[in-house]
Amino acid sequence: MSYRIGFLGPKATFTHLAVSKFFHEQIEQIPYATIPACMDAVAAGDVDFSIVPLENAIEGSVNLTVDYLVHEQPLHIVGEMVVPINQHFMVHPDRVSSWQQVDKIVSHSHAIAQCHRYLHNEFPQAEHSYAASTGAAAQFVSKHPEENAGVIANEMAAEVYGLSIVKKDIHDYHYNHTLFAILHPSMSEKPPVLPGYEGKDKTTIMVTLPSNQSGTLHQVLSAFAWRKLNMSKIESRPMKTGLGNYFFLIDLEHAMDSVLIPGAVNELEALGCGVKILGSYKAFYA
Ligand SMILES: O=C(O)C(=O)Cc1ccccc1
Repeated sequence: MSYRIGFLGPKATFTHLAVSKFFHEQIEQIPYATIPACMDAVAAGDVDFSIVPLENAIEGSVNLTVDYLVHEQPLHIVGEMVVPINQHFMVHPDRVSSWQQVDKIVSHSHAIAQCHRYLHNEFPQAEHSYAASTGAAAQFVSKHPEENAGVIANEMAAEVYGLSIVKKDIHDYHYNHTLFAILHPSMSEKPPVLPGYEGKDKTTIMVTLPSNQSGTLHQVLSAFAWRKLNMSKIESRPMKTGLGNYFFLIDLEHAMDSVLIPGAVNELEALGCGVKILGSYKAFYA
C-alpha cells in the first residue's frame, strides 16, 4: 500500500526533511501551508498520517501544535521523529553583495528564536517577519527580489527556491534538535517508518486538575513516582477558559501497559482529575 503523508510545507521545510529521512521515498508527500491544515487533513482522511513540529530543544513547545491538538482537533500522537536542525542565513541571489545590509529577516518564529543572539548581534535594526514555515519564507523572498530581506532556512530550501546561503549554522546553540509528531485519528495506528529505526517508548498524557483543591499536582506526580513511571517532561498550557486555568502535558518514558499506566490513570481520576492519553508510541531518533 502506498501511504499519503501530509506535512507542514511547502517543499523543503524542516518537517519535509524529517519526512524524507524517516519514510520510504515512494510514499506520497502532500504539503499543507499551515499546522492546522495538516491536522485537519489527517482528521478528514485526506492523508494517512500528518507530520507537524511539536517541540524544539531551544525554543520549547510549538504552541500552535499543542493547542490545536488539545482544543481543536483531537488526534493521537502515533510516533515522534527527532532531528538535528541547522539554520542558515540566505538571501536572493541579486542581493549577495549587500547581504549584511538587509532590513528584514523572514522565517518561522521558532527559526528566528533559535538564532536570536546571532540576529541581535548582526542585525540589531532589522525587522522580524514571521512566516508559516521556513520553506514559505524562502519561497516568498525568492519571488520578491525587491524586498531587502534575509531568510533563515535549511540547505534544501536554498536549493529548491534558488537562494544563496551567505552564512551557515547561525543557530545560537549547538544542540538544536526538533521533535516532529506523527498524527493519526486512531491511537493504535503504527506509522510506516523505515526499518532500521528502533525507537524509544513514550506515552503522552493530558491532565486537568480539579479546581480549588490544594496539593493535587503533588498527588498526580506521586501516582507516577511510586509506580516508577519515569516522567521526562511536564508542561502547563492555558485551558483558554480564564486566567489561572491550566492543563498539564506529561511525557512518560514507558509504553502503555495493562497495569501501571491504567493504574495511575484510575488514581488520577479518583482524585477528580480529567485524564486523556494523547498517545503511546515510539520516538525515533535520526
Ligand atoms: O518551518 C519549518 O521549516 C518547520 O518545519 C518548522 C520548524 C521551524 C524551525 C525549526 C524546526 C522546525
